[in-house]
This record gives sequence, structure tokens and C-alpha cells, in this order.
Amino acid sequence: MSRSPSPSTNSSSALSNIDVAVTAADAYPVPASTPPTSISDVRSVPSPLKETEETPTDIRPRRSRAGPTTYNLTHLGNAQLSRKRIHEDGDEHMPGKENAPRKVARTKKEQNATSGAKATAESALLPNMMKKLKSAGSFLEVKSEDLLRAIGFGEAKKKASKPKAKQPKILRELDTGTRGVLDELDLDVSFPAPGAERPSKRAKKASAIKEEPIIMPMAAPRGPLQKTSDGKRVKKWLEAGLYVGQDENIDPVRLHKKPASATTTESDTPVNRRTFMPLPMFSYLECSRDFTIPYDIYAPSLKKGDERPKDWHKINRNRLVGEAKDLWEKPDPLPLSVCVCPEPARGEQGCGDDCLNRVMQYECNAQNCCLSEAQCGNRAFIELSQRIKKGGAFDIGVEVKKTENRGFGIRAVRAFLPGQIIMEYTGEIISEGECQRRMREDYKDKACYYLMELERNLVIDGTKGSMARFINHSCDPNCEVRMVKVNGTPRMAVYAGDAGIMTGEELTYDYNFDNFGEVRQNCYCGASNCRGFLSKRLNATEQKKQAKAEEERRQKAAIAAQKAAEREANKKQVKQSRGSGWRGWVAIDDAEVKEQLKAEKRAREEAAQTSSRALRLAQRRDATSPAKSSRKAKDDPNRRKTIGSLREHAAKDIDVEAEKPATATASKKRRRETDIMPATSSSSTTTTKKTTTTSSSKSTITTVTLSIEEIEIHQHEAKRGKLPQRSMKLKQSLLNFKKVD
Ligand SMILES: C[S@@+](CC[C@H](N)C(=O)[O-])C[C@H]1O[C@@H](n2cnc3c(N)ncnc32)[C@H](O)[C@@H]1O
Repeated sequence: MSRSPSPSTNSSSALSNIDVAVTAADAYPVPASTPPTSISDVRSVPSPLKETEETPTDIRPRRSRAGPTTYNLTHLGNAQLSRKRIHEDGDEHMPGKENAPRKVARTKKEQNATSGAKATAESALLPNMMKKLKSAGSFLEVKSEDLLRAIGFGEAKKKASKPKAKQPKILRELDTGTRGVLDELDLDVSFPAPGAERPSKRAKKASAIKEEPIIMPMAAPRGPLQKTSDGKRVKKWLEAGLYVGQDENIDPVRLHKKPASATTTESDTPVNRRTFMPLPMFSYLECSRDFTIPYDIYAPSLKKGDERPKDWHKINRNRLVGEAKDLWEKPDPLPLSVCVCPEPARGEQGCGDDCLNRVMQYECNAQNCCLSEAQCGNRAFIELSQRIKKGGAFDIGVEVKKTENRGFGIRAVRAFLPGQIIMEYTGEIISEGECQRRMREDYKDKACYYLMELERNLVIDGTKGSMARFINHSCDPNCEVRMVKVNGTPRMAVYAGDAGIMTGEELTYDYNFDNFGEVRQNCYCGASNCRGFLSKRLNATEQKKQAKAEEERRQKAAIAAQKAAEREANKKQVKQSRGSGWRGWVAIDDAEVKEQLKAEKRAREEAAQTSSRALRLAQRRDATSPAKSSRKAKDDPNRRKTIGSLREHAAKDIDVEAEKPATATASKKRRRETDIMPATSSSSTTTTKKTTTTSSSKSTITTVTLSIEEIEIHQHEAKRGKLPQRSMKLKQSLLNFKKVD
């Protein structure tokens, strides 16, 4: 069926055509308009269009009468046009077919809406409605406002009075789009600034008449899907969707950060903040809430190329080394008492700051705590061991990370509550003396020390140790390091400070150390209260005191080092002399060997008479001995005696030396049968360098070869009671040696 254009219809609009058809049907319900078959066809029903102009408004529905009754779809966005629209009649309306004539069935409701009497009453309500909607001020309402006009007041009132009344599909589409209008709005289009004057109704009307029947004062809804040159649809991302239509100065971060305690003042309220129908997102933005950032968004673990520490030998348990083993006391017995902490309220933890165990630096356990494990808040090491057992990155919670100017540091990969245990500081447990030695010798060229005092002259050296050794210093730290006795054993751990730790924060504690090196190390912690150095800030008195203590410590260390060096040198010397002729203490109970030795001795004595070597030695003895011995005798009568006695027996010694080859077999045998025992008597011989002592009694023969220096050392040490256990027999011998003299 074709239809001629009407002056009141808009030929450019598909909808206008449709509307016109509807209008015609409304005006002449019976009989319907039929085109004349010929000029003289008078029977056909005349087109009402001409009459429309003269027809009073109450005859025709409002929608078809005025401009607002039609929509210019070119203004409603490409997406709307490009999409298939389903009309009320169920036909698909394809782009490009807008001008095709269409027959649209009218609903009864629409017909009712055309009532002129009602229209008058409704028009009285319109300004009120408009006012309300205007005050809402968002584009949504602006749209509604225009829709009100577009659909005619009859529709609007229907909508207002019966909110659930079904809206024509085409309008619903316009309102929300087939997929919802919100995601189809083109937010790049500039909106009137808040508070800016809207064009007056008249102006709008004028422009509408000039250009198109209706110009939507809002952004033309445009779908996020746009076509590229090759026809592909691409998504168009919205850049400012969340805040459109609201105060553009809203700072959601500021809103979010507002402390809960702070009272809302007038100035806090954003300018132009609507009170009427605020969008839900704003109340959502304003209220703080907990949330978790998914792991794949914030996973600060080390990457492949990141630098890692090189000379770090990781050990997760303390190791006792050297002297520390002697100093280490057996774990203190646990206090017999049990703490008296009250049961905590539900969801809270007991054994807080007042807990007796905590005060005494003891960790609670089943024996010394009155609360259960779940109730007790003083079992940090148990919590730590449980976390470590799980072994995940989150459970361990920390990682080593290179810092800008302080070497490596430790970063949290999770949050820690205030006071929560983070990690244990482990390493080699050494004595204070060993610590000094290591610093002086082993670490003298190093920039970093990993030494931490544990207790009672014991130090943890974290050079070989746990990750905690990498924690840097800060003058405004976020962690604390504390010693706690776990089952009586002292252990050191790092705990989160009062503010807790956030994921990604670097862990720091205040080293507060006495300056180890000669030079104070500069601090680069960057805190506003930075002291400038890693060591403590001291007042004048404290500085003096520290200097004095430091001096004393140095002197002590020097003396200790000197003694150690002497001892070492002595040992070395003794070792050397042993290597060149040490025979040890020999006791022989074999009668045959004894006889043999006696025979050898006799032979030696005879040989000595004729030995040129013996003569030479005798001459030397005469030449050197008297002066020296007399000089020393003045100072030390004992020494004189000793030395003298050695000299007197020199000849015998010569015999022994001379007869060495002859007695080789016997010596070997003796050595095999060696049984170290104290000498009961001795007769000694001496040379300038070596002293060989051969003692014989009824049942024993004892032989020892010592240099004079060795004898002096041993005598000296014997006097001071400092001979090692093994040398006690030597001491005895030396004493006996004197007696002989
Ligand atoms: C226990 S270590 C800490 C780990 C060390 N950064 C590393 O890379 O092995 C202590 C050393 O780190 C450096 N250090 C720690 N905190 C520092 C700070 N705030 N400023 C400058 N250097 C710091 C100093 O050299 C110090 O001797």
C-alpha cells in the first residue's frame, strides 16, 4: 500500500512515516482510508491528511500532531541505526529502509491517550514533572525530559502514574538501547558544564524546526562498537563514564581516604553534589571497605633479570661455633609458674603485654601458659614455624630485593599485622671474642656486617644465616627485633612494628648499634627524622662513656690477641722441635732390654773417653757455661740449678746421641711399647740446642728430648699452672728434674 506524503509528516524520518500512518488510522478509524482508484473515485475514503491541519487537536493523537511525535534516528547514533530494530508489529526494521511505508497497529491505550480533555489536565502537570527531572540534572533525566516531550504528555503521565505500564518497545530501545543505554552513550561528546545554562525551550524549538523535527539535547547515544575501515567492529572504551553528569572535581581517592572518625563538613561535600536520587555508585565510592587485590595484579616477586645476593650461605637454624659452645648454657628451665592471663573475649587473643611470660621474654607453651594455643597471643614462633611449613611465597611473606643505595634489602610480599612475627634472625652463634676477631681479620675489608648481639657475650653472625640479615636500617623503622626464649632457648626474631606492614613495603629496623668500624656509616634511609648515621645518636656524656668503653674493649682485645699469638708461636716451635727428634716419654719394664741398655751405656762411657766429639763438647762447655749461668743465677736460683744440672749431664747426652745407630732397634721397640707415664727420677744432659734426658731407676727408663727454650717455656707454664693436660707429665718430670739437681 502506498501513501502520499503529508505536509504534517516528516519525509526524512522513517518513524514519522509510521506515525503518520498511525495518525491517519486514529483519525478515521472507520472506514479506513483507501486510495482512490480513479479521479472520480468518490467512494474511496478520503485521506485525512489535509484535514489534519484543520482538525482540532483533540481529534488526533498528540504524537502525530507536533514535531516531538517523531524521532530523527540519525541523531540517535550510528549504533542505533545500524542495529536491527524490532517494531511493535514484529517486523525487523533494517537500516536504509526507514522510508518504507509501514503499517503500525495502534494500541487501545494509545487511542485513549489522545483524549483532548485529558491532555489539558496533563499539560498542567507537565511543568512539575519537568522541574523535578531537571533538578535531577543528569543526562539520564535530561533524556527522560525529552522523552516526555517526545512521547507526548499522555504517555509521560501514564508512565508517571503507572510506572509499570508497558512502554512501547521502540521507546524502550531509545531509552536503554537493546543492550542498555548506559553502555552505548558516546561520552566523548561534550556535555553542558554543570551549572551552565541550557538552551531555552524556544531556542531548542527553533533549532529543531530549522534542522530536524527533534534534536535530542543530550549526547547522541552511540554504541561502543564502531566499525573500522575494513568493516570490523572495534570496541570504543569510555574514558570518563563513572563521573559523567556529576561534579567533575570529585576525587574518589580523597573520598576513600577520608578517615572514618572525621565528621563530614560542608566543605567535604563535593560541589554540585546531588541529594535527589544520587547515583548508587557515589555512595559506593564513599564508603570504605576491605578488598583484596588479586595476586596476578600485585605479585611483586623477583623477576628473571633481578640481581640476587651472591655470597650468601643461607642457614635457617642457629649453629654454635667455637668458644660459644662452652659459653652456651643449657636452655634455661622454664619458669615453674604459669601465667595468669584472663581468657580473652571471643575473636580476641590473650597473653598480651601484661602476660608474665611475655614480660620475662618467654614464649608461652602448654607448660607455662594458662590459655589454649588458639587463645594465646604469645606463641609467635609456633605461628612462624606453621607458616614456614606451608612454604608458599605468601606464607614466607618476604623476599630479597636490591635497593637503590643500600645494597640488598627485604620487601614484604604480604601484609603483616602490628606485632606479628615476620622472620627469625639465624646464623652462627659465636663468642664476643670471636666476633672481635672476625671483624678485625675476616671482615676487615667488608662494607656490611651481619652481627647481632644475642645475649651473655654471644653474638649471631648472619654472614651465614637467614634472610633477615638483609634487613636494612631506618631511623623511622617499621619493624622491631626482639629476643625471646622459646622452650628456654634464646632466639631472635623480627616483628612488625605498631603500624603493621603493607605489601611491597621494605622492612627496616633501627640498628642503633655501637659503631663497629672506625668510621661512622652514613644512613640513607630517607626518613624525615634521619640521624644521618647508622649508629646511635649520643649526647656528650654518652659519647665519652662510649669512647672509654671502646678503648677498654680494644685494649682487652689487643691483650687477648697478643696472648693468643704467643701461644700459637710456642705451639709452633714445640711442634717443629718434635718433628726433629721428639721421642716422647718412654717406660720400659723389659729386663732384657734393660740389660741391653746398661751394656750400651757402658760402651758409650768408654767410647766417650776417647771421643773427639766429646772432647770438643767438653771444651765448649768449659768456655760458655760459667759466665752465663752465674749471671742468671743471680736472678733465678731455680733456673740456675736447672740449667746447671743440664750442663753437668751434657756428657751423658753426648753418649746417647753418639750411640743412636746402635740403639735404633731398641728405640723402635721402646717406642712400640711406649706408655706415657710420669718420670720418677731423671738424669739430664744438655747441649746448647738440644737436651736429652735419660733417667733410669730400678724399674723405669725415661727419655725426653727438649730444646732449652722448650724447657723454659714448659717450666714457665708449669709454674703458672697453665700446662695442657697432656703436658702434666712433662711438668712432673721437670719438677723431678730439678730435684735431681
Ligand atoms: C645487615 S646489612 C643489611 C643488608 C645489606 N644492605 C646487604 O646488601 O647485604 C647492614 C649493612 O647494610 C647497609 N645499610 C643498611 N641500612 C642502611 C642505611 N639506612 N643506609 C645506608 N646503608 C645501610 C650498611 O652498609 C650496613 O653495614
